[in-house]
Parts: sequence; structure tokens; C-alpha cells
Amino acid sequence: MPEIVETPDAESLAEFAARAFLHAAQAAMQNHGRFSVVLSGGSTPQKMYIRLSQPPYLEQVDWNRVFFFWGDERCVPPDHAESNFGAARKALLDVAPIPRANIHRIPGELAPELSAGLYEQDLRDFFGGQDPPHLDLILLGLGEDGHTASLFPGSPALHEVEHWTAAVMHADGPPPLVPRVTLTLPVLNAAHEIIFLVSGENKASILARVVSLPSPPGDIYPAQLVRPVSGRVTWLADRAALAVWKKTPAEGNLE
Ligand SMILES: O=C(O)[C@H](O)[C@@H](O)[C@H](O)[C@H](O)COP(=O)(O)O
Repeated sequence: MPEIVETPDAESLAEFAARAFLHAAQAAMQNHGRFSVVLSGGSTPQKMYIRLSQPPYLEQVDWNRVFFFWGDERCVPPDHAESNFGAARKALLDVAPIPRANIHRIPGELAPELSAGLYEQDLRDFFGGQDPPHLDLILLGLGEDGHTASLFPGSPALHEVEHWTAAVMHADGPPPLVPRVTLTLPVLNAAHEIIFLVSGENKASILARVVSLPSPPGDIYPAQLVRPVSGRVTWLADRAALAVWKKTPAEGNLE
């Protein structure tokens, strides 16, 4: 049974997530002198990023030793409204005293395949001989179709085992398809810790399906393929997102 933590609402989810970030950072720095974290895109983590840019986290985190990566990026320039990097920069990276050299963004302004290749090389340079890299903390979101990062149902990127990154195409809505770059499952599943951040009643149905394992083989959602070999996975969700799961007759539910 995955670890599920409930918070009353989106604000308390952001607070809980910021505290978990601080604890993971302190543990990693104590353990090996630095903290590598993968930020998630989407709207859910934005409140958490803003919390980290405020007291007490602003003062308590040793930002010089925090190294930022992304789980995925839309292939747009960094100042584009859809940029995951751009959103994190506004909420946190331009507010906290973070050395620019510690920020390893996905170069979304470049062609998808080139961007994916450069990002993979950046990861390989940072993690030296580690294959796959062991990131200290990976933050992930959950889409209503069960995707996470930019690993969408039926995507060939789900079967990528050689490369740590992949260029994907996705219909975000009406055409055109939106090119993206994503980390692949070998990297996600090598993480020391993963925290899924899920908020809102619109996620209640998919969250109940994703955490109520096991799924029939043909029915597995991408988020269910995130099963770190030895890392810890926590589903951090607010009450609205857990409403369906708590009604699901299965052992271990919260109520
Ligand atoms: O670039 C992205 O959009 C994310 O990587 C994506 O996987 C996101 O985390 C989910 O779609 C949830 O998005 P929300 O938090 O906006 O619901």
C-alpha cells in the first residue's frame, strides 16, 4: 500500500510539502553534502514553491547546496507562460538566494530532441558515473488521465530504458500537439524519495484508481509505473482529492 498523507486543503498541502522539502534537504546534505531535487510542473506545486520562498524555509534551507532539476518541460522559451521553469523561477528561484549554477533547467527553447539530449548530458555531467542518477527528491504531479511528468498513457517514452530523458508530443487540448521533454521511468525509479502532490476534487477519481493497486496489466496508468527500487513514495493529497479513495471499500483507507 503506498503511503498516503492527507491534508485538509491546498494551503496545508503546500505547507506540508515545504516542510518535507526542508527535511529531505537537511538529510541529503548531512548524508552527502548536497541536495538534488526535481521540481514538478503544473499548478499544484506552485503554492509549495512560494512557501519555500518565505520564512521560515527561506532562512532554514542552505540554498547554496540545493541543485534543481525538472521532471519535464514544455518546449517553449523560459519566459513563456507555459514554461515549468518559468513558473518556478517566478515563485522561488528568483526570490531565494539560489546560485544560478545550481539550476539545471531543460532548454525548452531548443528543438525537442536536442533539448532532451542536452538535458541528459547535463544530468550525466552532474551525477558522474551514476547510471541511472539517484536524485534525492523528485516531486511529481498527477494528471486526470494518470500521467505524471510528461509520461502519458500509451507513450513510447514509458518503455524508454536506455535514455534518461525523452522528447514526447502531447495533445494538451485542441491541436497543435505540444512538444515536451520528460525524465523517463529509470530516472524516476532510481530516486531516493518521491512525493506526488495531488490537489482538488478533479483529481479524486484518478487518484482513487491509481493508488488502489493492483491495476489489471492493460490498465496501468503511467503514475503507477513510478515504483522506486528502494526509494520512498508518498502520495500527498488534500481532502478533496482523496474523497473518492476514502469511499473505496479497500483495507487501509483513511476512514
Ligand atoms: O508539465 C506538467 O504539466 C506536469 O509535469 C504534469 O505532469 C502535471 O504535474 C500534471 O499534469 C498535474 O498538473 P496540475 O498540478 O496543474 O493539476
